[in-house]
Amino acid sequence: MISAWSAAAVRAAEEPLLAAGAPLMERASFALATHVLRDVAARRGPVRGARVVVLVGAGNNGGDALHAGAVLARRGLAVAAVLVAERFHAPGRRALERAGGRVVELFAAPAALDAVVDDAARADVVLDGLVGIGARGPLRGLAEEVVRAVSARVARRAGADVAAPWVVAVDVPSGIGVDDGTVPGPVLAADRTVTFGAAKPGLLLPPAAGMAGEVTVVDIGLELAAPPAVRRRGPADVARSWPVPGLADHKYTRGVVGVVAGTVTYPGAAVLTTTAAVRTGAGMVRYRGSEAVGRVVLAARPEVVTAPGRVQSWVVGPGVPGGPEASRAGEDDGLDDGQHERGRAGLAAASGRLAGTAGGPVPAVVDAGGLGLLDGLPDDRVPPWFVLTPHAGELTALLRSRGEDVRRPEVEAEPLRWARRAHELTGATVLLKGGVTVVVGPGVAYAQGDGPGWLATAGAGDVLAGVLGSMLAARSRDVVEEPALAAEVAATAVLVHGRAAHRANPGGPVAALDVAGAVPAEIAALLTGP
Ligand SMILES: NC(=O)C1=CN([C@@H]2O[C@H](COP(=O)(O)OP(=O)(O)OC[C@H]3O[C@@H](n4cnc5c(N)ncnc54)[C@H](OP(=O)(O)O)[C@@H]3O)[C@@H](O)[C@H]2O)[C@H](O)CC1
Ligand SMILES: [K+]
Repeated sequence: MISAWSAAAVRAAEEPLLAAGAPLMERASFALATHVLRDVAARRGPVRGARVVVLVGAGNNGGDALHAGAVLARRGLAVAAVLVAERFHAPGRRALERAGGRVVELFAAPAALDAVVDDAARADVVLDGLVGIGARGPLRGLAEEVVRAVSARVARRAGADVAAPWVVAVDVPSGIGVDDGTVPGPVLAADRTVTFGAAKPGLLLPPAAGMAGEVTVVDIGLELAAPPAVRRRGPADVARSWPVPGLADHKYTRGVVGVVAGTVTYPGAAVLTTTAAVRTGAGMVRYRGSEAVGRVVLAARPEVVTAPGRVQSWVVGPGVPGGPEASRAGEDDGLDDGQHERGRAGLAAASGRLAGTAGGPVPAVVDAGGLGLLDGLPDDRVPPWFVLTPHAGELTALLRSRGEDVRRPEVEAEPLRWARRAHELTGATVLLKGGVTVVVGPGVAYAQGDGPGWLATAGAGDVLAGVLGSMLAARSRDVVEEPALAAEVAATAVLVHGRAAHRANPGGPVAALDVAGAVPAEIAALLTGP
């Protein structure tokens, strides 16, 4: 698990240590230099003579970068530091110069910008120490100009297949929203971010997470008491919480997943969702839909049963019309095949409100057309064991239907904010799908970036719904009893789904059914370790 804390929480943790004279900057800069040396050695071989351009801002982030530059210069790398502000970390500058590094006072001679950009583009490494957790708003002044110009030049070189520098961000890529993951202005995309004390939310959250490259957390001795603002589940977390069946288990203790998915027009969603639920290890999968679609499902997965009966989690909505987005895109023929009624019944049972159902409430995954059914429930709010799984367009429609005047680009610019808003408005756990998926539950948020870009393909969401439904059924009672658990399980489902996509075809395109097919081996690998 990677846990991320806000800039304010990190500062609060630094304070007592700094007051006690702990050499935090020394620790941070030394670790930073060590990672740079390792990367240079791996990419280039000899580190001596490698060229490093250090972009230095006004604060301590620039100080970290200058001190790291000094360590690198002492190891024989050719280091040039570019000061963009009249104010700079003076001890850091002295250390760099003493170690043989060169300093360019860009603030005093802005005309040198072109030369600086040339140098940076041809360097082996660019260290971005313009701003860290002290950043306010988009980059401005010379910092902005340098980042804009260097980014453009690096992109041109990469496009022309000319070696581009390895970009290492100091603490955070300068210019990202450190706490909210926004990208309010130009940012130099990093290959690696070396972050100090703890990860910051913006390194995990979309869209800024896409600028951070590989995130390396350096321990500088901080103790963070408050719960993290954002978490990311990792492969090592899966085995700890996965309900591996014992010899005394049977299909009902393993969990039965009730699936309301697909119609005659979209039977594929029914196949994908049930297949994924079966392959994630459900005790049983109960398909609820028309006879015709049921036959298609059975032809693909003979393990599925179509008779009504006990269910420990519901999956409602994949391939069912009435999803707020589908109707607008004209993909919705309005023929629901009776799925709306079945879906409503499933959701009512899941909320514990269906008269005559035994066994009490159970978790539910509410996807696509299922989202449109929420408004038909007797209450405006649903419990946190309901996991809504919209993409950005569907989340926008859901928010708008609840009175928020928001557009899709705004949701895409601030996914955490809007997923959280949807959680507040509905009470549900909200899983906002994307290249990095955000999950918000009561008091918790996760950001999972596990899958390849190839996973953006039709049916992938149906597979995720099936994986998640199966996982929720396996821990049905716990999920109903612990309000924050649905979010943890959902984040883990995203991880399994994303990694299964890599496994299905490493480095190449994947089809949704292949992802479902790779799930069993991925789970086995996660449970048995590397
Ligand atoms: N405290 C320690 O010993 C440690 C700190 N670490 C590193 O320090 C940074 C945080 O340092 P801090 O000095 O508080 O802030 P920054 O360096 O991030 O930036 C503040 C300066 O940057 C200017 N600024 C702010 N926003 C922008 C912007 N959008 N565009 C351009 N410039 C900006 C601001 O200038 P003003 O003109 O507004 O005054 C500030 O001067 C932390 O990230 C670590 O890297 C280490 O962790 C070790 C311990
Ligand atoms: K930085």
